[in-house]
Amino acid sequence: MSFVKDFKPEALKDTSLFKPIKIGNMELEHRAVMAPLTRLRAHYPGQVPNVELATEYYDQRSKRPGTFLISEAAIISPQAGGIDDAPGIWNDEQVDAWAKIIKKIHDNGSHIFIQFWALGRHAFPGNLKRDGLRYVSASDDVYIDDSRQQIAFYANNRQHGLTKDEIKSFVKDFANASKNSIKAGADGVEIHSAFGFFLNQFLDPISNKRTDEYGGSIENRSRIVLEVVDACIEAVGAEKVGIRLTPWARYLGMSGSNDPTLLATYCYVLGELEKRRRAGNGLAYVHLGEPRVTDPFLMEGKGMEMYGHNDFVFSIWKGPIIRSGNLALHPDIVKDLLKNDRTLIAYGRYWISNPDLVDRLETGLPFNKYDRGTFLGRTAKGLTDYPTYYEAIKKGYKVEA
Ligand SMILES: Cc1cc2nc3c(=O)[nH]c(=O)nc-3n(C[C@H](O)[C@H](O)[C@H](O)COP(=O)(O)O)c2cc1C
Repeated sequence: MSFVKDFKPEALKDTSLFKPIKIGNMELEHRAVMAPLTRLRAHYPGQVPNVELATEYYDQRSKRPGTFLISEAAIISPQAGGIDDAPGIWNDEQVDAWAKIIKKIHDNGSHIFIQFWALGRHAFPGNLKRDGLRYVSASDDVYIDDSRQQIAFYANNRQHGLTKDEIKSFVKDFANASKNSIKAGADGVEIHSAFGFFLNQFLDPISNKRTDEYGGSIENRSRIVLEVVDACIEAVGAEKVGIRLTPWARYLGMSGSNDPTLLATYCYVLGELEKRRRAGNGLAYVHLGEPRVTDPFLMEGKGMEMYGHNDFVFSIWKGPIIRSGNLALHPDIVKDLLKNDRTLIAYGRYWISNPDLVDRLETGLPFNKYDRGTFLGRTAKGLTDYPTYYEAIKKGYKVEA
């Protein structure tokens, strides 16, 4: 193995990346956040986190006290799932497993929010059918692509647009998952309304063809997202709730900048969040995926939205903001983003391969390369076996010429 080539690391210790900040109830020692990263190592059946592997993985990445981690996405209810190896957060067995993992993170003096996952039309229709569940989204029969349509037809589980009662039940599932997360000891929860998953499918007119109060106008497409926000706030308190938005992402068939209402839609959602903040219900943060990454499974720099920009968010939402997307190899851009003092930076892929990423960012050490093939593997390989910088040196890692 080797360090990343063609990258000159820069020590960021004297920048505001290492300036403490209070987020929700957490006192963070620095602003380098671990982005949510699905790793698919949970037990199936049961969708219980693999305590042994996950505890070691999060332990390694929370060793630096005062670090803020956002968990891999956790499924809020069986109906929200349809992917077998992702952990759930809807029952006591799952809560007990999360509690053990979270205890380790807290023992290290660090913090974690659990990210909430509902897959919608990115679920596997056959898995849902096997479990007696429907394949659901905002609308009937608006598939990600032809291949997913064929899979749904083959599984005899065509895409079903939720009824209003079913939407209410989903909103309750988010609230229940919030309570469970706090029961497990988490510092808070992050609502995943990003990257083409369930809530994003309602926000985007490409996947939301409804004609009732959950579709059509911007207010209607945003309704379920805000209902989920309010339900989570009511369940655990606003300071324990964050939300992730990726306005420009095209992953899983989203519109990205092809939607002429993109800015108007996200301005509306953020305006509603800001109204809640001013009324004393300010979320812990808004977490933005930058248009620097519109599809996280492409190589860095590929699929970048050249004209998009998230700076519009600052003039609407006045609380803390986390920004993420191809930033590890671009310290200059990080420094520029940090000029706004309510900004944190989330790192994804390089936190997979660098358990001590915070130390490396601080002192300007090179990064271990990552192995894409084990991002979603089923074993410890590619999860807990990446070395710290000093271990890497002992193993003979070199910067490739
Ligand atoms: C293997 C993998 C799993 C991911 N899982 C999630 C996830 O569960 N939830 C989420 O919001 N984003 C997820 N993402 C996106 C990352 O959080 C992040 O936004 C993306 O990797 C871009 O940041 P980076 O350039 O620092 O890696 C995932 C990305 C990768 C590569």
